[in-house]
Amino acid sequence: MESAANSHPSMEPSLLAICAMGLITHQLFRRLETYAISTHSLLLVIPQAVGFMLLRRSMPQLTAATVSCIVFLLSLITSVTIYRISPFHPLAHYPGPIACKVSKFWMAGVSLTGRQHTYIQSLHQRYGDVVRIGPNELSMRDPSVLNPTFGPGGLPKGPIMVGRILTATNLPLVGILDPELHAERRKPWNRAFSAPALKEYEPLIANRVTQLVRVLSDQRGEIDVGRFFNYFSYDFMMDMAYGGGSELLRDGDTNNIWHTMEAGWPAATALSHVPYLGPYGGRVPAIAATVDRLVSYCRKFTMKRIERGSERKDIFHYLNNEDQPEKPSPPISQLLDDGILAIVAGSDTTSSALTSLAFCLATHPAALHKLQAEIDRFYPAGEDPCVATHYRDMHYLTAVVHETLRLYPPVPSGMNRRVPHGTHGVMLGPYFVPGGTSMFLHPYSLHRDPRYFSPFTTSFWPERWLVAANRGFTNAGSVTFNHNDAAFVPFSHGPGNCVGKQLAMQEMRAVVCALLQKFDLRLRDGWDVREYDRGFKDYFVTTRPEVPVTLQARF
Ligand code: HEM
Repeated sequence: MESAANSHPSMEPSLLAICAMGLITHQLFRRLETYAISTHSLLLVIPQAVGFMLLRRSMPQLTAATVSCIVFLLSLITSVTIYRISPFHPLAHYPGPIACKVSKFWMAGVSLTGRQHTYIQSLHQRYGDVVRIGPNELSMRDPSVLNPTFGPGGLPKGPIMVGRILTATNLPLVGILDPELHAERRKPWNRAFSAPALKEYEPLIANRVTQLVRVLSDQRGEIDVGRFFNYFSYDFMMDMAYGGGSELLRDGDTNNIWHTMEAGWPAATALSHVPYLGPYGGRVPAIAATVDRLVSYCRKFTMKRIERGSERKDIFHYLNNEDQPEKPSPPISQLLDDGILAIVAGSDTTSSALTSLAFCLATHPAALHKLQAEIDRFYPAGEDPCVATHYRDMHYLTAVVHETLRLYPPVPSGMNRRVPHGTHGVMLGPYFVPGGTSMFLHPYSLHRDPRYFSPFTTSFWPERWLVAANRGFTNAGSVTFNHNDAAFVPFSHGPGNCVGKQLAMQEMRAVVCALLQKFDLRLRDGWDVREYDRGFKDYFVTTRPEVPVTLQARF
């Protein structure tokens, strides 16, 4: 009988096939920026050749090509897995669950549930301030890394937006990885959110806030107040980005545009964990459909806005260099990307914060009445609550907004940064982080850490902000008071932070003053308040559950 070894061709051609596969995989993963696997694929030739011979002997019915493929893939997966959990991996000394160390697909799966924020918080509670949440990714819960990571001269942005936006080219501002390009693209945004520009937006804010209060006055019985905040913030951002064009507050969401925006969140969030798949995800019709719809919707408004020119100063005025006529307009693709960014970054975040704020106040009547007393003092009935003159003196109002953002940050898991590939690594505070590592400073975990905010860490207690600023007294007795502003990062930090922070603050203050000047909030009797935390889901920005309230006119 012929032996299996004799009945098959010599191993050289297969060795060649394995080498070729190694090279192809090497190139493919380099393209996908998964450098560890890319190097790996070249190191496996010898064990693969041995595996090839063994499998070929034990399963002679398989063709050499099939055996080569099986052996190559199995050895690649096995060796990558072993390397990632081995003490030789550069992040080996950082703890974390094995599933996270092995593959980012684990976090992608977790993110689909919307519980990413509580999952990472639980990892920090179990493993400490630095946790390995991916093969080459860390989550941190230590404010000492804030400046070295996010501050001037810190790290460039990480790749999550490539996965989220389904493209590695034409990234909008928020996703630009190259710090110099980012700084250049940020210039018109900085002009759009300068103090004089913000002053000019006041009538636009007042217009929509007045409409919101009027629409709410027309409602009878119980309402889901978050839905009205969604409509308000979307209409307002359309005013800001394109000089108008949306009337959700007036007509409702007849075009399903809000739904379109949110429908894509889970897939986008999962892909943000495997960003190298984002550009391919963009070719899957079911995944790309929502992005395509949003893009074609916004393209229409971009073109109209360009034709119409500047009727009044809005964000587009600056993004299109209309304030610097000597400069050429940017390409339309850039205006389109930045316009979509303004709508998406500016509407859902603010609406999330306002909904959480309504929930917190409706469940804490004492805080609600204290805030109303302050509003009545600065804006008694008949005074226009949208004139921003007094906002900065309204310390309780600021405390309420901050406390809401602390407990319910609209971007609960924050944005990532990455130590550039090919560098040795950097010290972030006391931690050495090797080149190629992506990292998050996790707002949800920081905000709910008693070392930084206590007492009443997980409760709504706006007074903590007054105590911290020496504007209030704590009656917490012998309990230690902890407060660390560096651990409060709802808008992120540094040159890549939220450029719309001041606008968002102004918008929220105007809504709260106008709403509470006019109405009392009453939560539905017997509504289980735990519903809010259960339904507060982290898809980068959050989705929120219904908050059923009745508004009672105060006069
Ligand atoms: C409560 C409301 C808001 C919150 C909590 C929030 C939060 C954030 C966060 C966490 C980032 C990521 C920053 C980073 O990469 O480190 C961001 C970026 C950004 N936000 Fe906001 N945001 C809010 C409202 C707004 C508004 C009203 C606008 C107006 C258009 C806006 C525009 C942007 C833009 C353009 C970026 C990208 C900035 C850059 O990469 O340079 N945001 N925001």
